[in-house]
Amino acid sequence: MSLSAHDVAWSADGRPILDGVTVAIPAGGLTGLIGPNGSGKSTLLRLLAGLLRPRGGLVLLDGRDLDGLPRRAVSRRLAVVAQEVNTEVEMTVLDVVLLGRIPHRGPLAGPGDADLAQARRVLASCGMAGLERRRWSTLSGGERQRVNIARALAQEPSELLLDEPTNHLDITHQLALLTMVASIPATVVAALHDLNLAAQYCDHLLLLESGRLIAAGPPEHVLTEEWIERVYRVRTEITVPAAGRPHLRFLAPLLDGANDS
Ligand SMILES: Nc1ncnc2c1ncn2[C@@H]1O[C@H](COP(=O)(O)OP(=O)(O)OP(=O)(O)O)[C@@H](O)[C@H]1O
Repeated sequence: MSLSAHDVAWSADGRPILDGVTVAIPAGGLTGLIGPNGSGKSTLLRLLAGLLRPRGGLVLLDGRDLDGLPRRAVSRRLAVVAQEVNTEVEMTVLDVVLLGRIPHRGPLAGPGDADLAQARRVLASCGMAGLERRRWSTLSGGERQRVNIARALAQEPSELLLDEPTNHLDITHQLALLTMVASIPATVVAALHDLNLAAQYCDHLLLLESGRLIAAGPPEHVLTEEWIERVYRVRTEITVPAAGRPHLRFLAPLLDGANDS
């Protein structure tokens, strides 16, 4: 375990957004962060990434307070793909991916051959090899998402934090992306809305409800009909084949409505 949060709290405008959250991210696996809209998934990811400072509690990277570590040292090993993407930049796809090499070479030095080779390798692994000269502003939503993930992979992170990485992707690219991130030699945390994909690909799940962690463990322990009904207000039928992953079939939402933000 290299990344953990201990009793972290965060609030905005005096309103608690996360409260008393303690998580230990298993090293080398894919951890899925699940929960309804507004439950605090992005906020927890941003705290784990050091992009937000906890108002209480601690985030530890290899046992050291993330808040006290130099930002450059953190970005050499921890990469983040946030939900919002700047659509205005006039850069080529290759240049965007090369941004991921800056922590390894310094902001003033230009990219070397090894940086270019690494950028091209990760573009190919994201199925974007043919688009390296395209301008970012001309890409589709799904292409942008894959380039952003390539940029994060170019950082060669040992911890990779992804906020809804399957957003904008068609089913082929969703499956390809999750297969890839589940197989890379890094500790990956991904906020996911699709509970069947979370069940299929994640080793470990964290379930948030209204800013609190209410369940953590392997998919078959977290994805139960009782938890889903309580947290999402939806009835499900969940089957778990022998030695397989849970499969959820959604029935009707409960009458008091879905838990929406
Ligand atoms: N800077 C902020 N100022 C005010 N409220 C905020 C701020 N950041 C987050 N919130 C609120 O905190 C709550 C949790 O937000 P967060 O984005 O972490 O949820 P989420 O689980 O990622 O949601 P979604 O599934 O909709 O992306 C929401 O109600 C959101 O409006």
